[in-house]
Amino acid sequence: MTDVLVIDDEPFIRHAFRKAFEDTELDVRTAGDAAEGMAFLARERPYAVVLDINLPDRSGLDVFGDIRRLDARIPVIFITGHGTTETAIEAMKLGAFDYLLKPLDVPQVRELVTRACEVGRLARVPALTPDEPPAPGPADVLVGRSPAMQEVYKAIGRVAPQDVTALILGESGTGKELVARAIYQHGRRAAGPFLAVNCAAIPETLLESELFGHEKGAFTGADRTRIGVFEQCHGGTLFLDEIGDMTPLTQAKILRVLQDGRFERVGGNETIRADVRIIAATNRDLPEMVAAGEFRGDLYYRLGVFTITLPPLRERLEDLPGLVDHFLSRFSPELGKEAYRASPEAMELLRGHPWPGNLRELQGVLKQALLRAQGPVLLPEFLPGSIRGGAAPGGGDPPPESVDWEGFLEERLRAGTQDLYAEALGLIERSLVTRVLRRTGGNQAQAAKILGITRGSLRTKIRTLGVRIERAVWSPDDPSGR
Ligand SMILES: Nc1ncnc2c1ncn2[C@@H]1O[C@H](COP(=O)(O)OP(=O)(O)OP(=O)(O)O)[C@@H](O)[C@H]1O
Repeated sequence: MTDVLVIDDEPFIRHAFRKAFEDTELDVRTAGDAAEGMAFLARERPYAVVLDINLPDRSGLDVFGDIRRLDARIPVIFITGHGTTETAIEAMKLGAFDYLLKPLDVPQVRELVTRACEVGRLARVPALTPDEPPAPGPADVLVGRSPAMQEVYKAIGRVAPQDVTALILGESGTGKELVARAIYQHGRRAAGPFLAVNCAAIPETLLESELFGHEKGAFTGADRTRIGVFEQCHGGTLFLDEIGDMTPLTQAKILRVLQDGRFERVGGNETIRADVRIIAATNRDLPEMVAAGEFRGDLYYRLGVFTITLPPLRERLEDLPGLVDHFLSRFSPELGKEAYRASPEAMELLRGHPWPGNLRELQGVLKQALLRAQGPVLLPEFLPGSIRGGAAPGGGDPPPESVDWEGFLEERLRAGTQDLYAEALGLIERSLVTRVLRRTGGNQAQAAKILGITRGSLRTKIRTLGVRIERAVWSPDDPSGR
């Protein structure tokens, strides 16, 4: 009896699987394409299948459909090369057991496959009680491959097709709205409307009317009947952001809609039915608010049937390079800049920042940096002062008269540097090149001669060290010496 079938066109991957289990009890067989894999499955039913999402002859997702039809009890683990969140979410929505990202991590492979085999095996053993007879925009991609984000994708894939309420928790700027949209797009109501209301951004007095609408004359200024988002969104998905900021009255009305899909417009008697899926989000501590009597417990439990918690950026720093690349390539054309990438030094500084504003703060920082940037590389000096700290190497401000070595050392150690020698040399170089250029009034040929380097080399240094040569006008007695 085969325990696991691996369907992948890369011989190297097939070999890696066989090797990973050669000293175990598990019997691993392999197939190089969909046809071979399906032929095998027609003969034998392994406990689990590992399936490459990109097969040469057919899409892995289609093959998954066939396996499901053949025997829905077989857990299927996808292998995805590029780790796109789309395929991962799609696979989980379709009911995949899990997915593995290339390059494969052998201990993870062993753990996951063993677990899938166990689940597949148990599914074959009938569980009987004694009295029974015998028997898952292009611009708005969710970026991040960290384990914490993979859990988020899986959760999206699980909750999306179920048409239940979802609650998304996470600090400000962690991507709650983006996740809400992903749930919507992968849900049964994807063809229906999606509306988002930020409960904290609308004055308390207007929120109820925004959500439920009002009748003409309901309050001063209500000169005509207006439908609210619940009515607008009939058959669709409503994202209620910052639900922790709703008044008790609005909370009660939301609870009623959740319970029986009914509400009245403000100032109206007619009961209106709305078939709306609610996805709620907050950055506040709802259990604490419930305990303090500020948020209805019954509403909290109703909303929190399925909760997704988004990690703050500082807890998934391994995603930072991917996020920086993603945002730079998104913002560069918007800001009329060429394609940018961050230098290792700039990335180091970004890593050292605590990111209280999470991804939204990162976006702001990168936009500011791009506005200052020159050349194709984002250097530390283009980053705002809040990121560079006091003594970041190559800071864009004029170099201090004497380098604050203690401060520099402290900051770099705090940032966990492993490249201090190069960073210190960079600091010296920048200070020296700037001063010599000042002496020559910006004349690069003269400066190169004094420094004993070629003009090309000086130009490279000017660019990489972020030295700016501005044609300033000053008088000889100007104390700044510029
Ligand atoms: N994983 C991600 N990959 C790429 N971009 C992301 C990701 N998460 C969030 N973003 C982007 O970061 C910005 C902030 O995200 P979003 O508005 O979803 O956060 P939020 O948690 O809803 O914030 P708030 O609590 O302040 O309303 C958006 O521009 C969003 O597109």
